Amino acid sequence: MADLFLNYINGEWRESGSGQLIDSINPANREVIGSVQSSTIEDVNDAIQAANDAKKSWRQLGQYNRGQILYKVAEILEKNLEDVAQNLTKEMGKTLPEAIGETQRGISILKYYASEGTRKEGDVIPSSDKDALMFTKRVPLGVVGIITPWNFPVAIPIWKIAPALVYGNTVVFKPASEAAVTAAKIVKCFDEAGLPPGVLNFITGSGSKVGDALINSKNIHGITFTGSENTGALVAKAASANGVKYQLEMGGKNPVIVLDDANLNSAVSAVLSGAFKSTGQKCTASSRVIVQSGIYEQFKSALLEETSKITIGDGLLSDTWMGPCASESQYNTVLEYIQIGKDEGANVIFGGKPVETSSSGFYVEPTIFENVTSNMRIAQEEIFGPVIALIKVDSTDEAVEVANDTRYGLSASLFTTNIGSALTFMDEIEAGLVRVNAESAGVELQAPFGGMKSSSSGTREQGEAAKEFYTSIKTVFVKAE
Ligand SMILES: NC(=O)C1=CN([C@@H]2O[C@H](COP(=O)(O)OP(=O)(O)OC[C@H]3O[C@@H](n4cnc5c(N)ncnc54)[C@H](OP(=O)(O)O)[C@@H]3O)[C@@H](O)[C@H]2O)C=CC1
Ligand SMILES: O=C(O)CCC(=O)C(=O)O
Repeated sequence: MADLFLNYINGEWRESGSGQLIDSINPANREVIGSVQSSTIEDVNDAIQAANDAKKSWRQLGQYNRGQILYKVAEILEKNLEDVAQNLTKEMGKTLPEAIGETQRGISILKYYASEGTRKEGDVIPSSDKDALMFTKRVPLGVVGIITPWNFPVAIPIWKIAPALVYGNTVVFKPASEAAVTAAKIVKCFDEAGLPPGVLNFITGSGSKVGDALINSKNIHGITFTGSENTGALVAKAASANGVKYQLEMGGKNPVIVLDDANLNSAVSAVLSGAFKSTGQKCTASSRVIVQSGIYEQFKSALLEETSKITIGDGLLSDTWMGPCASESQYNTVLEYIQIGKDEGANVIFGGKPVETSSSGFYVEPTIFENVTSNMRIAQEEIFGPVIALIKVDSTDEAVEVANDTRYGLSASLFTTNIGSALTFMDEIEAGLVRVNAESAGVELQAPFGGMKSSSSGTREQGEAAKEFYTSIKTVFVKAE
């Protein structure tokens, strides 16, 4: 029988009142890898209540002591690295080396925010009154709701939970149902580290019920979300209505520009990795490859050759380079977009079909379209799969114009050996992550992460930027009588 995972409320592992479970499926073979609670609105309210009850003593514990607990969580996750990473691959499909890398990143994020415990909580500012002391003090928001997607089931929950906690908030965490077992294993590490009851609460269940109850609660003080634009809009609406601070990270349609003077090998390997690693299921994945006409044919044939070497299969097998789509619904979405691209008149020059295999996994071939124009849906909508749209342009200016011709603005790359072109790109591109001679995916935990336009609420996560979301500022003025 598959392992059973419970909610974690007020420091206790609890069954949901619903008595119902949700199975988590391995996308490589459709086997059930574990079951989680299908929670009720009462469960959500219990979790929010527990977080509210715990928030005063957690704040009063102090930033230094909160940081020390995060160091313990990092140690425990390090001990469980192999199990968490294996589970991640089984639950979401990315290859084991990618899952190990993501888990290691989770450990580094925990250590980064643990060390925030020893950093400043405010600034002293000179007052116009020489006898007064004026300073700012950062204080927690209170209870933060955290809703995460399935594509980075270790890193994203940790990059939201760790800063929330170190800056003194308590948390109600609702993971994506498709990655809820991995999420439960992460929460266990926090539990084992001795987090006081109610500081971190974990509830599983559908977005439309559990997620909806969380975002519409009047008893939370912040909500952070990563996922689709549609759900992001619901989060923004509910949070605005209730006066709750919110943060959204959503989709991307990330361009890679390859200019005539680019280093061809670097550009090809970056596109391969940016577009097809994690089966294209990253919000920072490269999905539009905009190539200048002078290098187009050479680039195309090198890309086709490298793509033909990709091995597809179960992410646990050592010779697999690309795993399955994370779920049946994601698999269907990718195949639908491939059909849309064909109907729009783009040409499939590689892949374009489900992979014939003996397993019942959700495998799609890496797919490359050419003759794509910027107005096509495959050049405008986030596919979240291993699909590249090749677009030919004549000049740097045209390349940047096409790159910006989208409502998204998360990440963008340029390949060139001309510093002038690089400088123009840095100025003109509308993206939160601007990458020169590097793939579009690749986020560093100590730097701000987030997008422009419809990719985000304009807020930033990670690095020092996290502090801006998870705290409020008190400006204190003190004068002796
Ligand atoms: N920016 C990114 O990193 C991501 C982008 N996406 C994009 O979104 C598309 C759809 O993916 P999908 O997983 O359906 O994304 P969703 O936005 O539906 O899911 C993200 C999270 O939101 C929850 N959720 C869903 N509906 C609600 C709701 N009404 N109220 C509150 N929370 C809710 C989900 O729960 P549950 O899992 O239970 O439904 C999950 O935890 C992808 O194809 C991709 O284009 C998806 C994931 C990550
Ligand atoms: O590229 C990364 O490392 C992170 C991407 C991400 O945040 C996402 O896909 O949701």
